[in-house]
Amino acid sequence: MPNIISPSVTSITPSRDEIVPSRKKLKLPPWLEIAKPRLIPLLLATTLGGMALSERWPSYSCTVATLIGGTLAAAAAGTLNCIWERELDGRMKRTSNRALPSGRISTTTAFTGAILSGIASLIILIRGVNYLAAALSFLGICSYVILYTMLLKPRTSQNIVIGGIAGAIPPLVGTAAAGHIGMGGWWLFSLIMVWTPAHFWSLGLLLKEDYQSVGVPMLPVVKGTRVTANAITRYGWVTILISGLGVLILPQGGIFYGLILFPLNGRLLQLLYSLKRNPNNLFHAKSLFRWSILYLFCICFLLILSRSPQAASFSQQTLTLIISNWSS
Ligand SMILES: CC(C)=CCC/C(C)=C/CC/C(C)=C/COP(=O)(O)OP(=O)(O)O
Repeated sequence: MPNIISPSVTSITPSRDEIVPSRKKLKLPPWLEIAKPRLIPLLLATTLGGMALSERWPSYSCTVATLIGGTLAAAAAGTLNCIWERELDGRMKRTSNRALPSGRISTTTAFTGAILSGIASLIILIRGVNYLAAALSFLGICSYVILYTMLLKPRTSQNIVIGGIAGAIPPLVGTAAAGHIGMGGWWLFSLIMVWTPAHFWSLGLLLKEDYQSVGVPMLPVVKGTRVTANAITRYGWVTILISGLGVLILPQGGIFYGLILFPLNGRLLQLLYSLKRNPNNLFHAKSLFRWSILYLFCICFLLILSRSPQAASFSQQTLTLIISNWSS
């Protein structure tokens, strides 16, 4: 088994199980596996992050309907992606054991499941939330399946830059659930748009040989590891800058958010520069990939915490202190 823990190892392609070891332990049933359930918690966290940015948190029933509808929409999108890529997945080391290429589920069953969960998500979002949230969710499915999977992924090394729209839509669904999208929703959308290439290309560095073997033009395959590490650093910087704007965007608790954001961005910066200095080091790519996931979860959690009366009063008191020190 290749050792990707050692910083000295530079060019062996690890399997997905070695990148995300928890995958080894849990064998999912095929109908669930093709829905890509491991993507869903982060999509739901960003949906809740979007809600936290609205003026008023939606009602309990609306929140639950948004999360259920969002889960079903993401499952439909993930399944359609697996169906479209079943032949490609069968040729890649990391994905050859997926349910469709290994024959554990038929394409017809998978397609029926995708259509049913897509329709169920639309009904739940229309009835339990609103038309805007349903339309955005449908747009999310289309942008993942048609824009990213069918059009961009096989054609351009910038596939994830534009295709990242799919992953950035859930916070818009979250704010839409509260009535309208607003500045907060667009801010979190932009943050995820710039976070996605840095996150995804660090995974791309780990899977370079696998993508290369089937001709998928991911950035590390087309431009090499150094150009990719530099691009990751640039997108990482923009992520840090945009994340900082949250201090001004949050309806309350902005200073509290800004303070906790410091160590999150500090660690991100440290990992970005470790990779930039040594772009062939899989250990650094893996650390950045993992941190980027935790980073986005933490930001969404922080957005929710910042709505609390405690965070609001902390921010208010700190602001008063800063202003009084400044003016004296
Ligand atoms: C609102 C809504 C339903 C939004 C859709 C959200 C969604 C499923 C986003 C996926 C983001 C993404 C680009 C994943 C990589 O797919 P990949 O095909 O490159 O991954 P793989 O190589 O592991 O198959």
